[in-house]
Amino acid sequence: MSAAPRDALEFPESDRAFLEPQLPPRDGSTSRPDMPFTTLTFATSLDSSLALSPGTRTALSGPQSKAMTHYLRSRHDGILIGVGTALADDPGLNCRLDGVGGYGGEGLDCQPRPIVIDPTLRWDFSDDSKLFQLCREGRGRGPWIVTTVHEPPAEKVSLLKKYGGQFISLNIPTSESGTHRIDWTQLLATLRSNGLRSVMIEGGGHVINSLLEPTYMGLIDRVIVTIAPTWLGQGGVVVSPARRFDGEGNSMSAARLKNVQWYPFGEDVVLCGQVKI
Ligand SMILES: NC(=O)c1ccc[n+]([C@@H]2O[C@H](COP(=O)([O-])OP(=O)(O)OC[C@H]3O[C@@H](n4cnc5c(N)ncnc54)[C@H](O)[C@@H]3O)[C@@H](O)[C@H]2O)c1
Ligand SMILES: Nc1nc(=O)c(N)c(NC[C@H](O)[C@H](O)[C@H](O)COP(=O)(O)O)[nH]1
Repeated sequence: MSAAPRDALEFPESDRAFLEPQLPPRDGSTSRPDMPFTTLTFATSLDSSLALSPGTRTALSGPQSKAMTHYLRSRHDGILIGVGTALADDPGLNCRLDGVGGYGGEGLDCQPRPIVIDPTLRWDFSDDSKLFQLCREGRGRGPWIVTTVHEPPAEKVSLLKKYGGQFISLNIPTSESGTHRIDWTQLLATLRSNGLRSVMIEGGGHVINSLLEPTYMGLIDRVIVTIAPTWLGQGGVVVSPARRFDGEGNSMSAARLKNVQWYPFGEDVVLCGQVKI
């Protein structure tokens, strides 16, 4: 048992009950055996911004909803972000909740597996990256990096291996504009076949907007959004999925939630729901 650092987060038992119906079942069961339970979760401003600009990290959650996010991390096997977020944030992608592995708990108990979508290997991680510092301290797991590159540089492969991480190479077709578009069905099935029974997807904007496309939104089991009482203003990283059209070419809303619950948390409100298909 390791000592919990003084800055370990507390999420009181009394706040946990309301979240239970929104979380992956504790027995690891899923509605589709070949897919992980998938939670889309992020913090947003009143003008649907995740951050002031793509390259910056912007604190939106207050202390209570931040602790809630770390509780969510403790209840998922994996936590997924895009490379834009890795570059902007130098993230830890671990769970800093009092009582989990590295924060008072045994080994790496309840520490999620970090997953970074990096089609062309833009993230130049090193031993000094925060995520690897946490691995060295026994406070987090080595990341899985999902890429289209079939032979990643040997030094990156061995750095990942040292911390129990790996590259996962997927065949992602390149579009005419030279960008890669992940097939979320293929990716999530691959994560399931690698042993992950639940995954929380945290962002950033490209990741969320692409997952909310009609082809993929049915893969999302739950949406949990922290809304902070602030407007970030124009030029931010915005959650705004592509518009849908009905059979006659009329505009429809891009996506809507059903079975919605709202929970006030300090100055924030947390919205939970399921995507209406
Ligand atoms: N408020 C929050 O909860 C929150 C959460 C996560 C990130 N952020 C912020 O969001 C910003 C980053 O967002 P972003 O949109 O620039 O980057 P992102 O994290 O969505 O990463 C974008 C990159 O990931 C890859 N990618 C994403 N979706 C893909 C897909 N469907 N197919 C193939 N590749 C894909 C591509 O390489 C793309 O360039 C940062 O400022 C970060 O701090 C905020
Ligand atoms: N819940 C939440 N509230 C926020 O105010 C905020 N800025 C994020 N942002 C999420 C974030 O951008 C990525 O998921 C990280 O990159 C994770 O990094 P950490 O593990 O926290 O170091 N998330």
